[in-house]
Amino acid sequence: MAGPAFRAAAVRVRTPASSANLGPGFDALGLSLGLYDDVVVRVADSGLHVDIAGEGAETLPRDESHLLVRSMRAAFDRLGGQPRGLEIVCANRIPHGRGLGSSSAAICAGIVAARAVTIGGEQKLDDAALLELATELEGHPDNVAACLLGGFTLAWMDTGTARAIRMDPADSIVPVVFVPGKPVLTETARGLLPRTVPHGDAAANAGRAALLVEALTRRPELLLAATEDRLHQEYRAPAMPESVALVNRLRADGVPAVVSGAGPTVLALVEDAAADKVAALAGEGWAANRLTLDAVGTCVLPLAG
Ligand SMILES: Nc1ncnc2c1ncn2[C@@H]1O[C@H](COP(=O)(O)OP(=O)(O)O)[C@@H](O)[C@H]1O
Ligand SMILES: N[C@@H](CCOP(=O)(O)O)C(=O)O
Repeated sequence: MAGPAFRAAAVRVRTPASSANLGPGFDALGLSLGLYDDVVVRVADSGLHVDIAGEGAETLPRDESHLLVRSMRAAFDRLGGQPRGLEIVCANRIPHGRGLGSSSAAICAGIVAARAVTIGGEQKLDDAALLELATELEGHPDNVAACLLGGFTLAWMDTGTARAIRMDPADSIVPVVFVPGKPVLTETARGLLPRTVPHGDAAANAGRAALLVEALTRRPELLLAATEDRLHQEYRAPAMPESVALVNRLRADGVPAVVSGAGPTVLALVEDAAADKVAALAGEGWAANRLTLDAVGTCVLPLAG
């Protein structure tokens, strides 16, 4: 059978950072953030050319092992076949290994770009199939759900298949991130989690995670109570003691703060009027950044210029 036909024109894909867990919603809740990687992909006659600017320019591979390339290949397999060649230009802004979903962004950008350069791609790989593939590649659904859908997402596994719903976070919420200089890989931070947890801790998290849906969408005044976690943050402290200490310090001051994803970034969810003051609280060793909420998720945009 003949493989798919591809568009000759380049496509540009924008993909957001994301913060997963948000305290109690381990592997389930995600928030899409207004910090973006951009990728331009063109199907070529032969070869693979990868150009990288920004984050990872010094360290990432430029061959088939590049995460975005691997994700594109997996998507092309599902779309019916590989193009003869690919030219990829990456402008990376999401820091790597900091708990801001850079790997999910690379995966989502790759699969959305592969679909966009394939004629009839949307019929062959619909949005549900994109989420399923992205989850398979990432290993957990929370970041990829937020990254694909934008907004505030709740993801779950239904007999092995990833599902997600998207909600609008209250627009008064300002995400402030405190990014430390050194990375901790998600794999390392997942390795610190126990196989079982006390029933009381699981019950406490279930209540807080449910409350967080209400707090993030409608009643931000409940965010401090709603972001309390007992399932992952303290277990991860040996790999990121400063992050857990900063979370505890901010929370003791009444600021709803959590470890972002698998860390070591700390995320605070605050009101506009308090954002600059909160951003100044961390001190040396942290790059504090006031971000916006992203409502769109990974999307195909017109080529710049
Ligand atoms: N834009 C990118 N292009 C290629 N690979 C990437 C990109 N972003 C992240 N990665 C890969 O993912 C790794 C980080 O993933 P992970 O440990 O899950 O941290 P994060 O919290 O940033 O997602 C990087 O070391 C790199 O191998
Ligand atoms: N639920 C995952 C989230 C990982 O997010 P990342 O941004 O650190 O990749 C986990 O807590 O392991």
